[in-house]
Amino acid sequence: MFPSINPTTTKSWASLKQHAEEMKKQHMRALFMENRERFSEFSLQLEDILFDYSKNLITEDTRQLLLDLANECQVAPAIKAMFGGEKINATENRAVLHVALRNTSDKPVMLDGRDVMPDVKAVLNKMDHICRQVHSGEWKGYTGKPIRYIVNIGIGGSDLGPVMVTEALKPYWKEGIQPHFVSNVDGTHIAETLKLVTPDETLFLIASKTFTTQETMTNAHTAREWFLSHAHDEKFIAQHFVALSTNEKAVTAFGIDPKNMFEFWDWVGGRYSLWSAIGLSIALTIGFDNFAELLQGAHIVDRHFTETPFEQNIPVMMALIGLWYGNFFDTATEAILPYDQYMHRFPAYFQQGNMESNGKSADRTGKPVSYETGPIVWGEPGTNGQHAFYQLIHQGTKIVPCDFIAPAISHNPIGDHHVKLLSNFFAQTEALMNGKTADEVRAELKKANTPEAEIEKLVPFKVFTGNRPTNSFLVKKITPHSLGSLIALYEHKIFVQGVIWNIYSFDQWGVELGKQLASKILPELENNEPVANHDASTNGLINAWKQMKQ
Ligand SMILES: O=P(O)(O)OC[C@H]1O[C@@H](O)[C@@H](O)[C@@H](O)[C@@H]1O
Repeated sequence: MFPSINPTTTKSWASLKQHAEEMKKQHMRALFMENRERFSEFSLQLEDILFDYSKNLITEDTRQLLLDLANECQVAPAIKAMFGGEKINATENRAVLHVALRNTSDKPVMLDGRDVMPDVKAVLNKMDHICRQVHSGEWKGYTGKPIRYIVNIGIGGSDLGPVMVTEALKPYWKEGIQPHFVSNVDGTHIAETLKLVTPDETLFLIASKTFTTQETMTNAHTAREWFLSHAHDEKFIAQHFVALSTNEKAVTAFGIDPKNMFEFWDWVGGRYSLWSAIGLSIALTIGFDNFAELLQGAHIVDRHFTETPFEQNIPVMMALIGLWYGNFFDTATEAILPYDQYMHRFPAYFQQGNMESNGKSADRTGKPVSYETGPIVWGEPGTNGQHAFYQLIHQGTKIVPCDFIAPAISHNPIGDHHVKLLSNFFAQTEALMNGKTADEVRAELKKANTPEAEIEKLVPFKVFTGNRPTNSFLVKKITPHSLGSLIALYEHKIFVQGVIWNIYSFDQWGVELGKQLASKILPELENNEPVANHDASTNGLINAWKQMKQ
């Protein structure tokens, strides 16, 4: 196991702190003017993905110090430990091997002295097989019709990845297949979905690593009852329900034949599981061959991540840039802004990826950390975000480091839509970096014939300080392959940051307390007796609800 190191005790941390004070006096505008080579010096390319991180408040010295920090914090041995199947998820005593799920090389991946690849390949073959059966119409519903609707029932990691990827890859949808996703325990979600499908043409995928999650089990039982109210015979369940899980016992108890179970393993974290059997809704929607391309794109990044020196390693640089602001400039959030409508769930996906992985305050020795850890991650697709929250990003008091992502080629080349979209993509990062000085505002107002007396009044409101950091990802086209790569880049960014922050990125104890309390409160809601055993607010709310619902 790689050692536990408090990052603030390293030499580079102290130097970075000092260096940050110097950098706070700098402006990126000047850095660009001083160094004509800045773009080529601070950008990296991997296949069809160009990563430009030159519009950050960094110099070569900053980069060097950040790389020193990665080295002092033992990032290289940590990468080895993850890929080597060590139990780096120590609080759950589990390995972290989602990279094995997309290991398209012929190299083994060892866990406890055993190669996991034969098991991985067996499940992939089974997924391939059901995809071919469904797409050819050989898999039939109980009235003999082929499957037209896929309903994935899952939540968190068993939902967000499949939703994000199927949406991002809509141009690759198989003709005649319509996917739906049900996650929320709010009855509205399943009710509205069931209105859109027919029982004899629907395949329900019950996606749950544990197969005990309240929301998923409740929705799964409702779907089962709805199905039986039409099919009238339990023997038809086998044609309409499959399970994606690690828990064979619970799957069997639910009434799903284990032969209809697509297995994965405890070494796959929920939020890293779209590459596993949890990806079956993706494979059924875009076809298995495209799913395999998604895996391949991710595998390319895994190789890049493990084989490239840190200064040219995209996920490592992404991690260090993020950490630079979070730890040395006190920024609390990061925005992910895809200029691609199909990628509209990408920010939500990495909101979970980041916040569930690195939203931790105990270090790996169990002590409270004395420094900031994972950022708040949020975002919306451009250009919608521009007309909503970019005001704050441009002129607010908070610095929000942003990732801009855009495809060079659109799947929908209609008229001049794409050049208009891209003109915004390029303009925003330029504006955020350069800003607009008071003199520029004055000159502009003068040109617009604004009366002299008005000009000085308006100047303070129209000034943009600029110097606001962005990364740009320009991707040739959003394909299964390039999307797989993009996702893996962000995954490894999270990993590197977790290592430097010396936290456990692969557990999620923080989601447990609410679940525990909800199961205690649930029976209290099943009668009309007032409650008195909680704090005054919780008692008051529950009792008010009991009155209101009458
Ligand atoms: O896949 P299952 O076991 O239903 O879990 C679904 C989700 O539950 C949440 O509480 C989180 O822990 C997520 O990471 C997880 O993906």
